[in-house]
This record gives sequence, structure tokens and C-alpha cells, in this order.
Amino acid sequence: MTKQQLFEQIQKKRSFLCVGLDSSLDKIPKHLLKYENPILEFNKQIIDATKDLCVAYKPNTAFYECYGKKGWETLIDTWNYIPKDIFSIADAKRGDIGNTSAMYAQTFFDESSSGMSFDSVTVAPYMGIDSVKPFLTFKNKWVILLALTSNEGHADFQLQEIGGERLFEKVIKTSSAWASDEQMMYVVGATRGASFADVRKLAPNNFLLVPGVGAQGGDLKEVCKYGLNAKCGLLINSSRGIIYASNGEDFAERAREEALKLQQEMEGILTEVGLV
Ligand SMILES: O=C(O)c1cc(=O)[nH]c(=O)n1[C@@H]1O[C@H](COP(=O)(O)O)[C@@H](O)[C@H]1O
Repeated sequence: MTKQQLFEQIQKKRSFLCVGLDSSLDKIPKHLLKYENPILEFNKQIIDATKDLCVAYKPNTAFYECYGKKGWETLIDTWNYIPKDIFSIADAKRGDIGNTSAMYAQTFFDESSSGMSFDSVTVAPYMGIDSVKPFLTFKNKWVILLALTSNEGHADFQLQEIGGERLFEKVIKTSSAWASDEQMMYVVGATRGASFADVRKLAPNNFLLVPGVGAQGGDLKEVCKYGLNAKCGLLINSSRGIIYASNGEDFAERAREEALKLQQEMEGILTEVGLV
């Protein structure tokens, strides 16, 4: 998907919501356990209930890989079920020496090889340019590079100064030369509030994937105040806050209600800044 197509989806749906499919057997409603593939059934019902309210889905691959062969099949079947006009993110946080990264890129982008062709994959920047480049050889596919993450441990490395700049700033600055804002996004946690202003100085036009609203307590308004740009430039992810809103028979309806609350808040913000 191109940046313009993503922006058009945002305008059409009046939403920049990404629903995180962090689906695990111990959290999904018990009545689904009778299905041959409970997680796939859960994901399908969540997708059916939210697809008009969001512009992206993000299965975190850890929640699939842990179930071995069946988990990979579920990931492939989930990717197949995501409508193709909705941006898909394989949240796999990969990155390795070049020839290994090339195999990761093949895994998530080459349908003829793996049965999946996500629009994007999350990548860790630590190993540098040759670990990221192989993901950029696929047309209209995106790297979403970890920059300033939502977790407590972000301070251990990302805020350390080297030569007068913090590591996350160095990551953004250096990697900006590897790909344009048509292929590179950055992860910036919703819990990082005013730091969005610092990120935007270095990445004014890139889309940012912003996890951490909902269960992690990030503030949507604060993120938008500092993070919005002329093409919206934000994909706000919520996983547990939406998909586990209820663990009863009404789980899909309740997920929809939570997604709708976020979509309505987003519509208000987009209207306020004149983007819709
Ligand atoms: O790359 C990510 O998506 C990510 C980066 C980050 O800094 N923080 C973060 O929470 N995530 C992911 O975003 C999702 C957040 O889930 P909830 O906290 O349940 O909304 C999980 O899949 C995390 O792995």
C-alpha cells in the first residue's frame, strides 16, 4: 500500500486506528474453545466487528509463533482474512545480518513463498543498515523501525546520549537516509507524550506507529497534539483495550464499542485540524 492510499483510507474512515491482534488462548472467551481453531474464529469475529472503524490490523507474531505449526497457519489465515484495503502490520520486530533479514522479508512479504504478504513489518534498528535494507527491496512494502518505545526499559538505551543526541534521535536521523517516508515508518510509544515534538523535528513526514493507548495508559490527545502532520502521519494501535473488552459471548460487540470510542475521538481530532 502506498502512503497516499493509506491517507485516503484515513480520510474515508475518519480514523487512524490500528487494532492489535494479540490473541491468546488463555484470554479469548471460553465459548470459542469448541471451534477447531479458536484463535482464528476470535480474530475473524474481531475483524468483522471493527473493519469499518480502523485502517490497520497488527497481529503480533509472538502470539502465533508460540503455538508452533498451528500458530503459523493461524497467522497466515488471519492475514488472508484482513481486507486488502486495510494496512496490515506483521509485528515481528526482526532484523539480522543481511542474508538472514532477506529470509525474514521473504517470510512476511512474499506470498508465493510463505502464504502471507503483509504491507509492513516491525524491525529493530540495532544491527544497522544491512539488517534493514533487505526489507526495502519489496515495492510498496514498509519497514516500521523501532525508535522510541512505550515500555519502561526504553530509557536503558534509547535515551542515552551519543555525540550530543539521544540514541532514538540517531536511529531516526541515520535511517532516514535508507528509505523515504514512502517506505519507512517509526514506532513511537503513546506513553512518550511531548517527545513526539522531538521525533517530528527529525521525521516530519513519516507515518508513526503508536502503540500504548488503552492498556498501557497513553494519551491520544497528547500524541495528536505533537504528532499529527499534513497526512495525519499517525497509526494509533490498541490491542488488549479493544480485543479483550469482554470475555463473554458479547466480546465482538464490546470490541466494536471500544474501537468506536477511539474512532469517534479520532474523527473529532481530524475535523478540528481540517484533515477531513
Ligand atoms: O512495535 C510495537 O507494536 C510495540 C512497540 C512498543 O513500543 N510498544 C508496544 O506495546 N508495542 C506492541 O503494541 C502492542 C500493544 O498492546 P496493548 O498494550 O495491549 O495495546 C503489543 O503488541 C506490543 O508488542
